[in-house]
Amino acid sequence: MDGSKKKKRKRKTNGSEVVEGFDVFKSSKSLKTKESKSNQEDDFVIHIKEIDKQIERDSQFRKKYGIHVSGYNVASPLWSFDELKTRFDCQSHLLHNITELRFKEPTPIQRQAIPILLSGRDCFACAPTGSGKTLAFLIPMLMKIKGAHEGVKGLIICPTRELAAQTTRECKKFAKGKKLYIKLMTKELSRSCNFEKIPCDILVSTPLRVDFAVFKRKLDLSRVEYLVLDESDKLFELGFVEQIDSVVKACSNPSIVRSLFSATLPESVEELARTIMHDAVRVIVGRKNSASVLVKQKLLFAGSEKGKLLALRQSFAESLNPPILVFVQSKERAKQLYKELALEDIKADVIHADLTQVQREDAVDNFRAGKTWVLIATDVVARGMDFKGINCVINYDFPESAAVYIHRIGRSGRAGRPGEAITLFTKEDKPFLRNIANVMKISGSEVPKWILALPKLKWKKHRPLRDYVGAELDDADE
Ligand SMILES: Nc1ncnc2c1ncn2[C@@H]1O[C@H](COP(=O)(O)OP(=O)(O)OP(=O)(O)O)[C@@H](O)[C@H]1O
Repeated sequence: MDGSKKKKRKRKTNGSEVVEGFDVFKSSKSLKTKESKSNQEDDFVIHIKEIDKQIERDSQFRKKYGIHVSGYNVASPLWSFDELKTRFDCQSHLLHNITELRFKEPTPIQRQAIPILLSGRDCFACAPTGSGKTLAFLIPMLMKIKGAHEGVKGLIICPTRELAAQTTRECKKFAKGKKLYIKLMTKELSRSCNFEKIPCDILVSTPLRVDFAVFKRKLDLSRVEYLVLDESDKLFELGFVEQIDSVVKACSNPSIVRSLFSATLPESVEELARTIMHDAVRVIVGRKNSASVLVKQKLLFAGSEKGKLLALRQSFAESLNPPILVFVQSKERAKQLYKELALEDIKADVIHADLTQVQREDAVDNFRAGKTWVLIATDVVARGMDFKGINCVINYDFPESAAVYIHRIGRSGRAGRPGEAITLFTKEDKPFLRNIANVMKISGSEVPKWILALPKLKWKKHRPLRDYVGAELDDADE
């Protein structure tokens, strides 16, 4: 009995308990697995729904600010500068500097380009003149570069020395409170200095100077983590493109983040630029290659060189509302016009490539300080220069291309303020009017119908040989 009971019990124990136990275990596990699987699935569905909602919110938000993106998995735009802290753990000194400068809201290009760059993606960015592109590339750079003084980590290339100097100043303003070495590449620095001995975390330069320093083995760019090509379409033009190519090659860090910024980005440049970008996101604010809508644009027929000078004098006599920027097509013409206006009571100055660096800096500083009312300039200051509160840009000489027109008139109408642009034209400029008229129309300025009816012309560079500034009208020309 005992034995059989034992056996039974044993059987029970060995059989049903084990089996039961196994079953219980198995069934509870499978239940749990099923449960957790379905929980996981639920979580996944919720997660996907959240992502969908976020995508929808992002797209509504982008629409509101005229932001167009292409590329996959694009970072959500910034709703406010505070998100730099909550989403990206931005250091407090940078937020403090942004507040100090009274920047309340990010501009559209800042809303989108900053998170893209912070997520480590390459970026093409095209946004109107005066819309805050500089800060859009400076913030990610200042947030990411630690300042361990291990060589150049951030490199910003600008097409002109004036713009490089301005960008360096801006960069220092926003870096205040962080121990970062920010250097402007001067002629001396590129020729005589060994960067291994000079602390430099962020370097701002023109292409030629940085290329020269690399060529002379005075500058190692292999640690660069952030490369910015500002006014990128200009940098991809003949004359710069070879230097850019060698600088890009010298930035050999595989995890580098490259970005291109400009208000104009022709297809051809984009194609070329794509060869140096990796998995880039493209951001366009507003319409690509368009002028700022804040600038009221006018065309004025002046007949001849004499007529242009008269028109300019007349406009100054009627209402001189400085600061005014007057663009001409060459340094010779800048000198001629300056000679004509220097004796008048309008505090005019001139800037062109024949002046020394110090003279150029003085011209910019005096204009910024309000000591000069009218600055006569070549296209050396047409791009990127941020002269605060320019009321009027006068294209004394017709611009050589639509891009030059957009950049020149973009010196006014910046940071949300209104501006004005007047373009004088003569008979020889007429065939090219249509191209400017299109830009004007798209940005909301009125254009006479007869100009829009002119035949479309393939615009090669329009730089005619012009008579001496103020020359009498040649009767034969009429
Ligand atoms: N978030 C902001 N809020 C207010 N002002 C801003 C903001 N961001 C930049 N600015 C100001 O707007 C002005 C234009 O900025 P910035 O020079 O960066 O324009 P940009 O887009 O680079 O123009 P360009 O195409 O002519 O180079 C500057 O005076 C700058 O200080």
